[in-house]
Amino acid sequence: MTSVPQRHTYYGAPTSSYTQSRQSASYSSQKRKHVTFGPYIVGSTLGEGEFGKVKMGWSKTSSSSMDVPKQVAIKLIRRDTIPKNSEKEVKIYREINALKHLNHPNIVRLEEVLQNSKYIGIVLEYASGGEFYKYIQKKRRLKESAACRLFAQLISGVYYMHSKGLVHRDLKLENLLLDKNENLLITDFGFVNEFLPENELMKTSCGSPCYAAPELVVTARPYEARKADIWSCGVIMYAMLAGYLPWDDDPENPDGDDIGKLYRYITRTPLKFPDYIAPVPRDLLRAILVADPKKRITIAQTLHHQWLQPHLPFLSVMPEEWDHVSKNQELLRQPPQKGEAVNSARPRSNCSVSSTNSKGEKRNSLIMDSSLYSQPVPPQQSQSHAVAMPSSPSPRLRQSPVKSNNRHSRSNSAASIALQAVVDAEREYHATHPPFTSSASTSALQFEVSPHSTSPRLYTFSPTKANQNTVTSLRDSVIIETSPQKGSGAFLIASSLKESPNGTGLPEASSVPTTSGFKAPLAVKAQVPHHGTHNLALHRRPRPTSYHPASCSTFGDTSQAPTSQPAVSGEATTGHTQANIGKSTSQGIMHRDSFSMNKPFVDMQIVAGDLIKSGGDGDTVAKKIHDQVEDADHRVDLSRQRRQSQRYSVVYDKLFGVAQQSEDNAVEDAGPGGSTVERGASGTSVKRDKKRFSIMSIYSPSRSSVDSGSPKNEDKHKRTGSENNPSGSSKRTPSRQESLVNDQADTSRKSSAAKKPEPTKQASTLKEVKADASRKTSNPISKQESLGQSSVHGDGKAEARAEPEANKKNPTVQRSASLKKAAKPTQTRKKVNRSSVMVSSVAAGSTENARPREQSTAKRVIDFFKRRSMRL
Ligand SMILES: Nc1ncnc2c1ncn2[C@@H]1O[C@H](COP(=O)(O)OP(=O)(O)OP(=O)(O)O)[C@@H](O)[C@H]1O
Repeated sequence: MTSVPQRHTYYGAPTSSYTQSRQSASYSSQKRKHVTFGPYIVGSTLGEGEFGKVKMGWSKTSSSSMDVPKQVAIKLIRRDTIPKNSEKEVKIYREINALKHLNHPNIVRLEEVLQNSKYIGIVLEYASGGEFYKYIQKKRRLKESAACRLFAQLISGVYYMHSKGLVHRDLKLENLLLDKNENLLITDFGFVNEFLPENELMKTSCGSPCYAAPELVVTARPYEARKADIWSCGVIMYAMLAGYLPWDDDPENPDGDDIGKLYRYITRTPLKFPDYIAPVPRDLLRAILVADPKKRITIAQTLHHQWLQPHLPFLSVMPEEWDHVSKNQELLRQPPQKGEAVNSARPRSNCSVSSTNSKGEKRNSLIMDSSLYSQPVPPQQSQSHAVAMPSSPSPRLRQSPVKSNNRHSRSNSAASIALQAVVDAEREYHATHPPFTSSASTSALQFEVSPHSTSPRLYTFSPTKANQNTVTSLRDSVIIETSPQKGSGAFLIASSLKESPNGTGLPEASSVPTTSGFKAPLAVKAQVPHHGTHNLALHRRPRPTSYHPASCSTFGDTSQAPTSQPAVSGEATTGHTQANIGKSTSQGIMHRDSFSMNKPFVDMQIVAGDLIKSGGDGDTVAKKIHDQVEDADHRVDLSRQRRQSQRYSVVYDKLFGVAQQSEDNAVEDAGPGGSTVERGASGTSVKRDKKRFSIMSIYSPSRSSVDSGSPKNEDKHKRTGSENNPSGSSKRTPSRQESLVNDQADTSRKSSAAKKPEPTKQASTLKEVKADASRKTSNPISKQESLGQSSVHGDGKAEARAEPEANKKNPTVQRSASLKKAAKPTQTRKKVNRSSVMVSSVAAGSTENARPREQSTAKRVIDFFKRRSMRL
């Protein structure tokens, strides 16, 4: 008797049974199977795009029990929604092909591409900070320092992309995400394209109208794609600072949905700024948002604009260095070598994941690589991009012993990458120079910041002799500080390096050479007028703008390039240094591996996983993907099922016999070819056909005969092929369920053969039955019992018992013989009647709920036989 769980009372704690039930409930919920896709557990939906849903994912495996599983975003694309050679397909492959070649901290990282029979999964780095668009909406607008930092990241990513010969062509707020440290990530590379330095003009207008450069919309002429990307960056920068999009105040087009009007307005109306945007960023915006692409600032010039000076060292990291760093990051991600102890006691920086500095102050910092600090970072006013050296680097450095989760979750964070660039530069140096034998423990690097250098690199890492001894004694920590120093008017590239004890002359942190030659940045905060009362209601917020301009352009004159100049072109260059930064990019693209953007040339790992078919909202389990079940798994399943089926063997045997009979009728009706299996015994009733098909698909052994090439199945094929399909024309591959049931039937046959009763007794009984039957056939009254009579004939076992020796060894042959008899015209109708009963009871339900019905039907069959034999 089950105990009734006691209620939760006012005084008492939950009773034990209650607790137990709660526990078991939670246990069962824990045990609930995860939805998986390849090596990932699939979680909730992060967002939805043109191609489908983007789901959260966790890696199933982690290197140790302490490890937090890696989080990813999986863009799931249903394969059946991508027609071959369609625009959609091209877009997907472009995105994958481009991402494969991009390794930048501000470009979403492609982890891998997986596929199964239904989905392509683009596994991306997870941007936990969410959509940038929403971030701005929430804050209404960004503070200038934050906007500057994020814009520097955007420009750095775009610059890198351009250096690879790629243009994004759809840069907009909606295609920017944030990581958990509020670093920008450029995503959605569906419109990406490659350009060649000698012919970089493009014809296809892409992007979103509010962000698309005027030349894309108002002319049909080829455009310079990189300049179009810069325009979009300008719109984004404006939106960050203003909290709304530029040229969003046309009274005739308040919602901006008339693209023609919008662009007429853009090209004819000078750019306006709200009061709270300071002169320096205004200057940059005026330089970028120039309608004439020829007069528009280049990305290289943008990098050098005065507004971005605080982030110059970060912006100076060359594209090759990002690639180099990324390679090393891969190595760093590898687990430690066997025998290497994990340095769990490694000191962690207080400047790590959190966005507060050592004093606990909130800062607009970029990321820190937590595992790589050994000393607290000296408090600075504003750290934009700080990196640190490992305290005790070892030869293991490339295969870091630090567990990945101890590091910053974004392992290719800008900071760590910058760090890695430093480390790599040093390594290269060591590789090409003989080791220095000095025992000096000194700073590793001396930064030679050369703002006026003609080299595209603004600073170089040149290890001094003193630091060439051993890697392990090199450094305690190095911080590249790019913040403007109060009052100094100079940028400090600070280092917390200690002065060499042997007097190598390397300075202490505070005295590391500053970028004295740089223009002093403006004390932006001081200059920004406070406009707390600015009426934001006057402006609408940035709105999502995701439509293709080419398809909706209504601009009147499409033959002319815009010539209007909202910004004073003379002003456009004011304030930005004409340095060589980015020179290499503006002059030509970097060498890169050649790859096709359009070709579906993607290494997709084929994966299994019970990823849910997302019908409706996609968050509910609909059904598993059956066809990805491996053969081996299949067989394991079958044998398990077979064992389970033992107890139903008799029932199955009987059922099988009946079903087989039904099929046999159909085959005979269809003629010798036996291919028109859709026709029922009567050959007419569609309804009946359906039912019959249903039962046959569940029970028919002939269909399983074309199953896998296992010896057993081959054998089955030979046997059943001779029985039911002499022409052997059955081509339909059976479903797993069919095979499963066939196997069950096979097992039941074996077991029934084993349980075969004594033939002599049975044979005599049969003789009696036959005699009785013939008597009844001749008697009109016996019509009532015709069903029973034909049952006896239809029951292969009964027949088999009459021919014990011949058919003993092969129950199928025995069934076949009886079925041949059953197919005699005089008996057909009766058999049809009987099988109709069977079919209607079984096939009325779906295949899923067929099992309980099978049992009840079987029971009925048994009961029927029992009653019948009792009567006899
Ligand atoms: N790496 C990621 N991390 C977290 N969320 C993401 C990530 N990538 C995409 N998302 C979420 O999924 C949404 C849709 O993604 P995305 O825009 O890349 O899809 P899409 O199919 O390319 O759509 P579209 O081309 O229409 O913009 C995003 O708006 C974002 O909210």
